[in-house]
Amino acid sequence: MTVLDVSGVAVRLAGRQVLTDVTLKVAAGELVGLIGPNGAGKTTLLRAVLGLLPLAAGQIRLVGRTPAQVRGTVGYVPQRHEFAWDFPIDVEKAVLAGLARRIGWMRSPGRADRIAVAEALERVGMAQLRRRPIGELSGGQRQRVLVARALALRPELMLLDEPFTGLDNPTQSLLTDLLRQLGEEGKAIVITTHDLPAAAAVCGRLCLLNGVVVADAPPAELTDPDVWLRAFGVGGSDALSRTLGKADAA
Ligand SMILES: Nc1ncnc2c1ncn2[C@@H]1O[C@H](COP(=O)(O)OP(=O)(O)OP(=O)(O)O)[C@@H](O)[C@H]1O
Repeated sequence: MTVLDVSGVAVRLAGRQVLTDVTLKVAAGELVGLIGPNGAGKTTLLRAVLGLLPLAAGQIRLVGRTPAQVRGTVGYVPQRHEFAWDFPIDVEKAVLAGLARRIGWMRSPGRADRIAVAEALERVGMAQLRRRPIGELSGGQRQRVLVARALALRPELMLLDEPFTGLDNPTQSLLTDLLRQLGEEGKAIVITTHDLPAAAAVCGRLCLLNGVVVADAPPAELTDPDVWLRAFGVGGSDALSRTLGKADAA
């Protein structure tokens, strides 16, 4: 089943064309890595899927519905620096706040909401730290909190913006294992990252983006140097080939 269907999408920001004719389909259980250089439009594409940006052309559907119709139900993990870590709340409240749109701003969370939060914190290994003020968390712990916020929604689609940046190995392993499990549970997942080894390890498909979709294929099939040249302005090196699991590739 196709969960995310991006078709012929163009986005203009401040009069500049940032995305042109972008088509991307993500099925339930698929993990797709959105890869591209700085300024390629990766975050812009995620924001368009969230319904935060108007489309200049094309359409986006999430299981047949528009982004506006599913607002607040997509599990979005923003880049860590985008979150207000100086807000005086603890970990549990920060995750609960992620459910605010679903609960309703003026209503109290119910038992099901609290269970969803507890389960999400358990899955990211943060249950013990649930009373810790978010301002006192390390970078890796913050990343776990952001993932828990998305998980607590129990979404069909998760969008993670640069989740691997600045993580130590244990936290990165926890996150990659969790993403694989979520894929096995049938979630559709899109990750933007500059960490090519992590993306190749966890993603079944890589979508190379540079304003347009340059390529969209399983990591091991992306061995054509010309594709990388068009996406990044650099050739496919031996190191790149090894990363993608083709050490013997030309
Ligand atoms: N609000 C905005 N107004 C005008 N231009 C914008 C806006 N947001 C982003 N852009 C521009 O759109 C382009 C794509 O930005 P975007 O953040 O989507 O890239 P990215 O691929 O996520 O980059 P990075 O890897 O550096 O995070 C950039 O040239 C950026 O300057």
